[in-house]
Amino acid sequence: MLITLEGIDGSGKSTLYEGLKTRLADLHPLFTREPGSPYLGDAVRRAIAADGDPMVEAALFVADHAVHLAEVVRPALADGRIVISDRYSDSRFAYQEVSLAGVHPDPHGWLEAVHAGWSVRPDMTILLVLPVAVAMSRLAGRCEQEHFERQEFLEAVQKNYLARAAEDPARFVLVDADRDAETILDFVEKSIRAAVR
Ligand SMILES: Nc1ncnc2c1ncn2[C@@H]1O[C@H](COP(=O)(O)OP(=O)(O)O)[C@@H](O)[C@H]1O
Ligand SMILES: Cc1cn([C@H]2C[C@H](O)[C@@H](COP(=O)(O)OP(=O)(O)O)O2)c(=O)[nH]c1=O
Repeated sequence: MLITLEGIDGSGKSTLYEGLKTRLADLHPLFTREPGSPYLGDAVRRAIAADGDPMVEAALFVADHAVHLAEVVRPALADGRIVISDRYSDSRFAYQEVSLAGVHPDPHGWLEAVHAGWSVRPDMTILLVLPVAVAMSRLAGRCEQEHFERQEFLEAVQKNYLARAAEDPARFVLVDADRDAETILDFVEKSIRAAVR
């Protein structure tokens, strides 16, 4: 079973991801993330930090996904393991549809085409939703800010996430991320346990 965690920067994904490692230890899930695949992840992170050409960045996110699938996700699923990924393809549809607007003639069509027929669809996607202003205030304390972390950009990204969730309600679990971290962890742990039972 493939479970993905999604949400805008500052939504509390990393906090949730770390908390689930303890809460779900008895299920021995494989915890993984995008970007960050073996041998390509560092290049992708350098491209994000450089804030360069959006198409180069998008192609690197897709390449990172290909390596992630081939080297990490598919082997673990073949072994019958639960895979929990901090970000996955919905990040691409949510973020690159915004970053590629005006750069590529059809960002959505391109993203559909590069994933169709070979990518693995998540069984369940946990989407953390919160007011962008709250996410921004959480991020204000970070020393290194990524170029995606701007109010209007994240508003558009969250809109894309919500549109995807509305199109595929059976896969998405929407979580009110403007609550305390322990309450969120309790809710997500219960949702995952119910799904894997
Ligand atoms: N539920 C929460 N309530 C308040 N602050 C939170 C919550 N979850 C995370 N934070 C804090 O917000 C900041 C961003 O959280 P993080 O988990 O790194 O978000 P993300 O991985 O989605 O960018 C961190 O300083 C973290 O401690
Ligand atoms: C996986 C992925 C991430 N991103 C963005 C989201 C983040 O702003 C940035 C780096 O991801 P990451 O370091 O995982 O950020 P976070 O801690 O917020 O999860 O890359 C995309 O734009 N497209 C993608 O396909």
